[in-house]
Amino acid sequence: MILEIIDLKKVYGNKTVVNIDDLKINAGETVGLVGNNGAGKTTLFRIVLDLIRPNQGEVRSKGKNVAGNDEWKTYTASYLDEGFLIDYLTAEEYFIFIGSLHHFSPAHVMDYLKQYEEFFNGEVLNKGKYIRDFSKGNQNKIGIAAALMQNPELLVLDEPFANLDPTTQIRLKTLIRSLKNEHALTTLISSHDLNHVTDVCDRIILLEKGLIIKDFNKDENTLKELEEYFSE
Ligand SMILES: Nc1ncnc2c1ncn2[C@@H]1O[C@H](COP(=O)(O)OP(=O)(O)OP(=O)(O)O)[C@@H](O)[C@H]1O
Repeated sequence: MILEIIDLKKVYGNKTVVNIDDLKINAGETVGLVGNNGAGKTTLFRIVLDLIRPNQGEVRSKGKNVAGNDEWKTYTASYLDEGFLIDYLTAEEYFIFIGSLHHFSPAHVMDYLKQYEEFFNGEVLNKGKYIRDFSKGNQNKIGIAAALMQNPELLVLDEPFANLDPTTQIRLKTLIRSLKNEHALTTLISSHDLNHVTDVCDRIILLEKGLIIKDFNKDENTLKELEEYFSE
């Protein structure tokens, strides 16, 4: 088990937006978090990454509370939104900066990025362009690639398929699958795209008003069940 969420509550005003008694994520799982707008997905991810603190309970990563402990940062990478990027850097400068946090040399980073040529589809590297000037989709590609570059054991992605073109959506699924198979990567993905999330994940958690309504392993009926749930 890599993550354990215990008795977790996050309250804004008089609204409880995350309310999870007990959730365990095993190493190597690809877990999809689905739920309508405002269900609490992003808030949960932000608590998992200690970007916001819960009112009650805790998230344990490899048995240790993420709040007030830095160990999880050595094996966790994430891309939630453009706030994770640095607008005034070029894509290369950003990758080199993130790499430097992990003691990768600029040459190592540039070499590493070669494998993402297909993922970037010729639109990211050698453009001499600042991150702020990239399209939202290309910014997402930069953020996701920078997260993967850190060789994480745990990857957290908020709506990774949004804003990506269909070709890149498919490439991202292939990447996630191969990292799971080759490196036992654990991935948490929130998504409104039921097709992609059921395709790439082996476990689906359905969140509504901060509560886990369903938590199930994917089988051939999952997509249909989710579509039925959301069409009610
Ligand atoms: N800083 C905040 N202050 C007050 N309310 C907040 C704050 N952040 C989130 N909320 C509220 O918490 C609830 C959960 O929001 P959250 O962004 O986690 O949902 P979500 O499932 O990620 O939604 P979406 O699918 O739209 O991204 C919403 O009702 C939102 O308005």
